Amino acid sequence: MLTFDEYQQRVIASVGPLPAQRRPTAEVADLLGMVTAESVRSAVALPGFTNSAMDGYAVVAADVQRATEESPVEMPVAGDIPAGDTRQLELSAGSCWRIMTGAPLPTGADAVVQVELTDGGTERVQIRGAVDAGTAVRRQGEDVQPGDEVLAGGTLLQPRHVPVLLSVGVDEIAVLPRPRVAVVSTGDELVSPGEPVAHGQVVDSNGPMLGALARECGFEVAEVRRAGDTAEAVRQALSELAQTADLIVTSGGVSAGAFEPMKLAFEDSDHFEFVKVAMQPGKPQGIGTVAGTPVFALPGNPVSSLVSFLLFVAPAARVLAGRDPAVPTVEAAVAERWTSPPGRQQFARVVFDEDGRVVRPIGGQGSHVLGGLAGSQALAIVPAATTEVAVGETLRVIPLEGLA
Ligand SMILES: Nc1nc2c(c(=O)[nH]1)N[C@H]1C(S)=C(S)[C@@H](COP(=O)(O)OP(=O)(O)OC[C@H]3O[C@@H](n4cnc5c(N)ncnc54)[C@H](O)[C@@H]3O)O[C@H]1N2
Ligand code: MOO
Repeated sequence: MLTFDEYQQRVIASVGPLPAQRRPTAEVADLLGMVTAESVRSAVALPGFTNSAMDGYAVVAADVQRATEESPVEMPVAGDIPAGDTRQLELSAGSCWRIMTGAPLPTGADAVVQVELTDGGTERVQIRGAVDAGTAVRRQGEDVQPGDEVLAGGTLLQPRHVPVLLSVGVDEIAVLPRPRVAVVSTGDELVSPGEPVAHGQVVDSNGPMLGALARECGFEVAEVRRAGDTAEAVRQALSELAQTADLIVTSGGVSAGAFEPMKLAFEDSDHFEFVKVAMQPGKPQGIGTVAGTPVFALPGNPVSSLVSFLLFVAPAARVLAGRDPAVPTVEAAVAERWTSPPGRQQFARVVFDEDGRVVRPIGGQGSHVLGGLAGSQALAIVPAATTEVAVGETLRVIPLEGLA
């Protein structure tokens, strides 16, 4: 029996990052959640041209230096410069241009008087306050210079990176792609969702659940399918999926029964191992490769599948994506006593109290219990040596909401 930590380390060490891809920067909004493979340097200056920070009048500061409320300086207005004006304009001494926020400053102007300090005139304007050179002017390049690094390699792309990436004149960026995850359910008792369920049969809920988890965690779902309950059918399905997927997850068929298709298909393979991990749920686990593609064979009980995905598959897929494999946890105090199986690290389904820092168990902790799974908000981590979780104790918990 492996400890949970030993197996999780083994899983994480078994995979490496996917090859980087060059993607058009224009599509950056579709690349969120991916990691940059190299740094991004600006090809341009930002701002790209010197422009106004205010709606007002572009002036030479020296021309308005004596302007006050009581004794305004009056000058002719040469015209309007709206944002987006592409003309190359000049300012003649003793005059001004009416200018809008973001519009290019005319050559010769060195300040903008905001409209509130004027009478708002369009032919002639009265300036009622002095400004220093540089007032309300955004200088070309004051933010970013050509060649400046705007994003380090290894950055997880977030909405705040979008404006800089779209503005720095770079056509393509190198990112690690989202891993394509294929999901396979094994078991002759399964019927597809929506089909009639006869005595002895259950709906294949693991397949859609694992697909949903993959999506929620920021991966791409290559395919969700069922394979028959024979070793041959499972081998065939995995060989096909290995052509297109970066990672394959199966559920079911890994324990000690007489018809365990995953075990029958791969237990003699040099590229596979089936292990028992001292955890509950999730004891039987399989790990290996098919045609070089990593395969995670999860136990079939729905709760075991979910927990195994979060603790093993998601960290491995994050490694493929160049992301941090660590499973995020928070601390919580225990509000109600419960028991934990001896010698197995328990991942107990719990709910938070109102203040969000105290947890209590929800329902039975059996690996088949779906009602409690739906109502749970987190998995509380109970160390293998603990058999009784006491009120007031502090545990680490894995929140089940906001997994991405
Ligand atoms: N003699 C032993 N029996 C079992 C052991 C053991 O050590 N010795 N381990 C138990 C533990 S712990 C677990 S977990 C399960 C794992 O079983 P398998 O991975 O082989 O899964 P199956 O037998 O195929 O199914 C288990 C259970 O889950 C249901 N299931 C399976 N697939 C789906 C699906 N896609 N959607 C919904 N439900 C699914 C299946 O009907 C079974 O009820 O083994 C214990 N047994
Ligand atoms: O290892 Mo199983 O997941 O306890 O039911």
